[in-house]
Formats: sequence, structure tokens, C-alpha cells
Amino acid sequence: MSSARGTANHVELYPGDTNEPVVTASLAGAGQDVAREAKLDVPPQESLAPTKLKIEGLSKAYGDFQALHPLDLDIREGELLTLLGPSGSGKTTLLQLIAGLVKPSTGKLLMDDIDQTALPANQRDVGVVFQNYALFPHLTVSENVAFPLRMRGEPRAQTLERVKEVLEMVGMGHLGDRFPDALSGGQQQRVALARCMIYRPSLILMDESLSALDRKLRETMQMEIRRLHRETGATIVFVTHDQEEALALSDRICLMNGGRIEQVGRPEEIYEHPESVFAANFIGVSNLFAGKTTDRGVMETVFGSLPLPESIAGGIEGTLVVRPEHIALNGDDRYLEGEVVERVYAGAETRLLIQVAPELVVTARQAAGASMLEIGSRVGLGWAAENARFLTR
Ligand SMILES: Nc1ncnc2c1ncn2[C@@H]1O[C@H](COP(=O)(O)OP(=O)(O)OP(=O)(O)O)[C@@H](O)[C@H]1O
Repeated sequence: MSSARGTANHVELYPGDTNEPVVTASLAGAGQDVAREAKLDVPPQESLAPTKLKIEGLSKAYGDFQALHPLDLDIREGELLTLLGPSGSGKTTLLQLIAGLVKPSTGKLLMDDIDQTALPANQRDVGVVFQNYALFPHLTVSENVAFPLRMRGEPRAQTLERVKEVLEMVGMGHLGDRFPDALSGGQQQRVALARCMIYRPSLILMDESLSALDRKLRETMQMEIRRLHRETGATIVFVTHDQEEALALSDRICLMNGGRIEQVGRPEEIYEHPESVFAANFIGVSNLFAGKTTDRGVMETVFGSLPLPESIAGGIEGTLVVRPEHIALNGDDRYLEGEVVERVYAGAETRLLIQVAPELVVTARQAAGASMLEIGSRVGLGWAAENARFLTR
């Protein structure tokens, strides 16, 4: 038997009460880390890791409303995959389907090649950490973390040892006797994570679990999660609507939009090669120019002709995307001209907003130390043609 316990907002899933330890992820992940270190410039998981979770045609409708359209996704052993997207894009629904908390309308879900679709939540080898950590207030940190093992009737000595181990892992070894209300948000988050990890679930799901923390603490916890991920080799699916968080944390990002997968890829892949205007806009800052290609290797826009990054047939409507860091100010190539209307200082760089036309403001960057352009200056804008992306969706 196994069990799921918690409140409506917080559920923790406890794997079956078998005597078999549920350890599959750490060994597999460790091998992968070695491979990663040996070949630093090669993206992780690309070819080495087997599929941990295979999602096939999975969808969810609530009455007439399609919260999630049928989608396919392979999550690899030992990877940290982020589900990223705006509010309502279906991230939580997908996470709930993976956890077994919600029944799919169509499709199936295989974990380690075994069909899980009909398996109840409490029989899946999955740990869930939700946004509100829901620690038991009347139990100490150690007791909170030990709780799942106690409920399973694990021997006391073994439980104590394991509690010590996971608390050390999350940097909370010295606070085992504290009560939750005497902990900061970040510390509570660590305890929730420890309570999930005490089972060694081979798949950990985290839903917006850092969103209650302030920025500094959030960044520290992101690094902690990366470290834990490296050390344990667990497969983690992390939900966030924060693109910076996704870029900082993920091996791969699954970008979602309107209940569909928009693009899946490594952070730099999505940043450098967005496949849609939505992806270009959602991750990082983009300058977008709508127009139509011509046979002369340029795109005609209402602001003038802009060079195409590659050879593209004429007559195609689309959008040219140029990242701010690729915009050269007063360089040799000048395709547009405008007036600096805003300067936003951000330490290592200054962001410049340049009004090119009443309805077009271009964002550019100037590195610290460069001679600053004052507000009101006229400036010519250009970029290396190959640094732009031409998108048709
Ligand atoms: N039980 C439900 N009944 C009806 N509609 C639902 C239900 N649960 C979710 N939805 C709808 O499905 C869509 C996707 O919701 P979901 O919570 O998965 O989005 P999300 O990307 O996680 O958003 P957020 O970042 O705001 O949590 C939303 O439009 C939501 O209103």
C-alpha cells in the first residue's frame, strides 16, 4: 500500500510500502554528471540519458474548455526540465497529470517504460513540492521531515539517520529542533524539499515553489536546487512563470502557451533560436519588425528595408527578431534611425530605448564604460544580418 497525504493545496505522495528502496535516479544521474564534466560544451542529456517520463498525446479538457491540448514530451533521466509559460498556459495542469492528481482526457504517460496512466497518485514514484510548503506547525523540522517515514513504520534509528542526511543535504542540519514558525521562507522551502527527498522519489515535481521568496533568497534557492539536482541525480520538473528563473535553473525549458507546447530546448537554444514570436517575446527582450520578404534578400517594413538573415523566398509575411545586444549604435550598417528616449541603468549595462517611429521603440544595450548616449540624441541602428531571426509564426 502507499498513500497520499495533505490538504487541498498541498499533497505529498508517498511511494508504496514495499521493502524495496526506491533508488533509481541517483546512480543514473551520477553517470550523467561525469559525462557532463568530461564534455563541457556538449549539452547534457542530449544523447546519453534514457527517457524517464514519456508523455504521449496527453490532454485535459474541463467541459468544453481545453486546458491542455494533446501533447508529447520526453523527460530524460536526471534532467531538470522547467515548464515555463504565462498564467493559464497549462503548466500546473500538466504537472497534476504527471503526479496523477488529475485524470487525463486523452493520452498516456509512461515512467521508465511502464504505463502510469491508470495508476493513482499515491502509487506513483513521484514527490511533489508545492508553493505553500504546508509544514506541520506543531512538529519540529526533524519531525516534519521524518513524518512520511514514521507513517510508513520505518525503524526509528533508520529514520533518524535518513532525516539527518537529508537535512544536511539542504543545509538545515543545525535547525532540526526548530518549529516551522521560527523559520524564514527559504528555510521552510528547504524543509519541504527535504521532506520530499526523504523518499528518494525518482521524479520530483516542484510547482512555483520559490515564488513566495524574495529575489535574493530565490536566487540562492535556485543555486541550491541546482546543487541538489547535481548531487542526487533526481529528475526534476519545475513549474515557473518566471523566465529568468527558468533560464537560471533548467537543463531544458518546455515553453507553454494556451495549453500547447510552444518550444522545447536548452535555455540558450530557445533564447538564441526562438521558433515563434511568442517564444522570442517571452524569453528575454526582443525587437520585432513585421513585414514581407522580397526577392532582393531584404524584408520590407513600414520603417524601411531590413536585411534577412538567410536566403528566404520573396513574398512571405513574417517577423524579424533582433535581440538588444545585437543592435549596433552608430555603426557601419544603419538600417533605422531614432531618438534616445529612455536610459535604464542596470550595473554592467545600460538599456537604451530608442524611438524610431511613433509606434516603434527599439531596445538596445550599451556596456558599462561605453560613452553614454544622452536622452534626445539621434542614433543610427544596425545589426549583423545573421544575428536576426526571421519567424513566420
Ligand atoms: N478544475 C478546473 N476547471 C476548469 N478549468 C480549469 C481547472 N483547472 C484549471 N483550469 C483552467 O485551465 C487553464 C490552465 O490552467 P493551469 O493552472 O494549468 O495554468 P498555469 O499555466 O499553471 O497558470 P498559473 O501560472 O496561473 O498557475 C486555465 O485557463 C485554468 O483556468
